[in-house]
Amino acid sequence: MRIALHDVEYSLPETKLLKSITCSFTKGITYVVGKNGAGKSTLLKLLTTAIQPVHGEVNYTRLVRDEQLGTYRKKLSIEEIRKIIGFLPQHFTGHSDMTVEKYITYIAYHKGIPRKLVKKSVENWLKESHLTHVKRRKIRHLSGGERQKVGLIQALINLPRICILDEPFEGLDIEERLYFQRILQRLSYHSIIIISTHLIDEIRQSSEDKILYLSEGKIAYFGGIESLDTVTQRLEEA
Ligand SMILES: Nc1ncnc2c1ncn2[C@@H]1O[C@H](COP(=O)(O)OP(=O)(O)OP(=O)(O)O)[C@@H](O)[C@H]1O
Repeated sequence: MRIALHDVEYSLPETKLLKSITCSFTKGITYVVGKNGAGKSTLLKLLTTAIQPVHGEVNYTRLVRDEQLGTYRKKLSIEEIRKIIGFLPQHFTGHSDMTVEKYITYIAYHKGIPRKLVKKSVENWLKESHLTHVKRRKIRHLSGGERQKVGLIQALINLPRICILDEPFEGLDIEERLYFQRILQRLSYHSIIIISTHLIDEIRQSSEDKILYLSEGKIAYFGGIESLDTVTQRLEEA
């Protein structure tokens, strides 16, 4: 899988929020960092296809092997893309009048988990993320951290090929953060994972991960995490 952006621009009537964005994402974890208002959430929404660029292109392709045509990149349709994306928005609310268990079960069916595996899968996610004791509580009565975990589960439950998470670790304690980070790390061997964060300390020091540093809607840096210190310094000085 590959997501390739070419000269992408996104604007509202008065302001340009994203400017000349050219980059591509393949399997692995990319952290999108930048100051408040840099355009991180806007870029993530664009990658989910929720909003469209006013200029430039976003292409989703996967390698296909064909006996006659050989190996080529097949462009995915918007329906195909939406089926393989797991998304956690910045302010996740879910279906606030549903109980945690009902909501996650509904999501599991919706995302194609085989019927006979749904109950076990839901039980397991709730147990591992310490939500079993609130499974009969309505989502609107959860604490911020509990709601965030429900949001993460709905994004990850079918281990999607593209996973886009906006500030996913907000409100989680260290143990829970590590639990979800381990899942994301395993998933990153097969999937494109894009995580926005303003908490630089949350970023694991792994030579395989990448950083996309956005500044005023433009890419200021896109590369290996080994330059994290330089990026942090630039963030602090800016
Ligand atoms: N619907 C909107 N109407 C007007 N301005 C908007 C709208 N959506 C976003 N913006 C502005 O666009 C800029 C980028 O917003 P965005 O939410 O993408 O930034 P961000 O990097 O995710 O910020 P934060 O870290 O604070 O979440 C901000 O200045 C924001 O105020």
